[in-house]
Amino acid sequence: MALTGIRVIELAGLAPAPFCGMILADFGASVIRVDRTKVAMSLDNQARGKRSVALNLKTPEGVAILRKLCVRSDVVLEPYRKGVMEKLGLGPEKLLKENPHLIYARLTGYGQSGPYATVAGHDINYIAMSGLLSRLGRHKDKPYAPLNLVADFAGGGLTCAFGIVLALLERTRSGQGQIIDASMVEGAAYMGSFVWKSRAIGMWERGRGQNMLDGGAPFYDTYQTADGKHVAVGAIEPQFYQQLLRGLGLDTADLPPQMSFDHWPELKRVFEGCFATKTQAEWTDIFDGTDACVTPVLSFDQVSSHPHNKERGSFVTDCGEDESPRPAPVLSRTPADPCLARDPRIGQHTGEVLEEYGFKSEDIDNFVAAGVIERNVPVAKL
Ligand SMILES: C[C@H](CCC[C@H](C)C(=O)SCCNC(=O)CCNC(=O)[C@H](O)C(C)(C)COP(=O)(O)OP(=O)(O)OC[C@H]1O[C@@H](n2cnc3c(N)ncnc32)[C@H](O)[C@@H]1OP(=O)(O)O)[C@H]1CC[C@H]2[C@@H]3[C@H](O)C[C@@H]4C[C@H](O)CC[C@]4(C)[C@H]3C[C@H](O)[C@]12C
Repeated sequence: MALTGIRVIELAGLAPAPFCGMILADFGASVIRVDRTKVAMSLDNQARGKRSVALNLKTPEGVAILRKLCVRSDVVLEPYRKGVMEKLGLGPEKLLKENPHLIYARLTGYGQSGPYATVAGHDINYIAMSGLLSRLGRHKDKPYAPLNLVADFAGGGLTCAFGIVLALLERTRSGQGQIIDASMVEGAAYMGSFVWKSRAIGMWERGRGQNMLDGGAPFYDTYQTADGKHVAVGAIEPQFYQQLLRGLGLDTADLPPQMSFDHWPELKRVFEGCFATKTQAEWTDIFDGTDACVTPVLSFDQVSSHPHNKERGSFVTDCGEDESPRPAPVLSRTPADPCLARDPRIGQHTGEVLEEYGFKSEDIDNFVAAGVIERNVPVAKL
C-alpha cells in the first residue's frame, strides 16, 4: 500500500482526527491511537486498522513514553485545543528537536493563532466562520449545516491527511519534518474555493437557496416520488436538460426557458407534479441509461446493493457485519486494503506496541502497576 512503513501516532480526538488517522491506516500506515487511561469506551468509530495504546499523559512517565514513541515515528497527529500539547511538555519544538524528521500535524478548529485559537468549537462553528454556512440552506429558511461533513471531515480530517502526505513527500527531498497547522475553518473555506471564485460570474448573486446549485433551480434539486421516496436531479447543461424534459414527458415549447430565474418557482411546481406521479423505481427505470442526470436518492440500506456500487465494490463489510465505504480513491498498483477486523479496545495493543518501540517487559509491568499505562488484552472465547 502507498503508506506502508509510515508510523503514525494519533492522539485520540473526537471526529476529524480519527478520520485523518483512518485514511492513513487504510492506505497502509501503521497508526497507533493514544487513548486516555480509565476510560470505559472509545469515542472513535473510525478506528479501522488502528492499534490502541492507553497512556496517562498527566504523569511524567506517560509523557516520556509518548516522547519515545514520537522519536521513532514519522507523524504525530494531535487534535487538542491550542496549548494543550505544550502544557504537557509535548510541543512541536521539543518533539522536532528530538526527531527532526517528525511531521507534527495539529488539527484544530481555528488554527494555532488568532483570537479564537484557544476557544472550543465544533463543525457548525467552523463552517459558520468559513463563510460557507451563510450560503447553505433553503430560500426563506435559516442557514443549515449539512451534517458535520464540511469542516470536520472535508476541511478537517481529509485536508490534514493531505497535508501529512505532502509533508511526507517533501521530506523525501529535504530529509526534514515540519509542523502542519490544519485549521478546519480554513480547510472548509479552501474547499469552498469554487463558491468564492464563481461569485465573479454571478453564480451567487441571489439570496440563499435561490441560485443554480443551492436548491434554487428546478433542474438541480430533489423531488418526492409517488412512494414517498426521492430522486436527485442535476440536469444543468441544455442537452441534459432536454433529456430530463423528455423523460418527464414535458414539451420545451410549453415551458419557460431553463435559465429564466423568475420562472424557476413555477417550473419547480411543474416538476414536483410530474415526479409525484410515479414511484422512485419507475423513474429509475425511465432515466437509467440516459444523460438526464436523474438518480434515486438511496438510503444507507440500499446503497451497497445498487448495481453500480455493487459491481465496483464501493462498500466493504467488516467481521462484525457492519458496512462502510471502501477507501477512495482507488490506486491501480497500490490500492488501499482496509482492515476488516474489529476495532481495537482501548489499550488492547499497549504491551505489543511498547515492546515494538524498545520498552522492556519489566518496565511495561511497572508502568501498568503505577497506572501510567493500561493493557486490555481481549480474552479468547473458547
Ligand atoms: C460523534 C460525536 C462527535 C461530534 C463531532 C463534532 C460535531 C465536532 O465538530 S468534532 C470537532 C471538535 N473540535 C476540534 O476537534 C478542534 C480542536 N479541539 C478542540 O478545540 C478541543 O479539543 C475540544 C473543544 C474539541 C474539546 O475541548 P476539551 O476542553 O474537552 O479538551 P482540550 O482542551 O483539547 O484538552 C484535552 C485535555 O485532555 C488531556 N489529555 C489528552 N489525552 C490525554 C491522555 N492520554 N491522558 C491524560 N490526559 C489527556 C489533555 O492534557 C487536556 O487536558 P487539560 O484540559 O488539563 O489541558 C461524539 C461527541 C460526544 C460523544 C458522545 C458522548 O461522549 C457520550 C457518550 C460516551 C460513550 O462512551 C459513547 C456514546 C456517547 C453518546 C458519545 C457518542 C459520540 O462519540 C459523541 C456523540
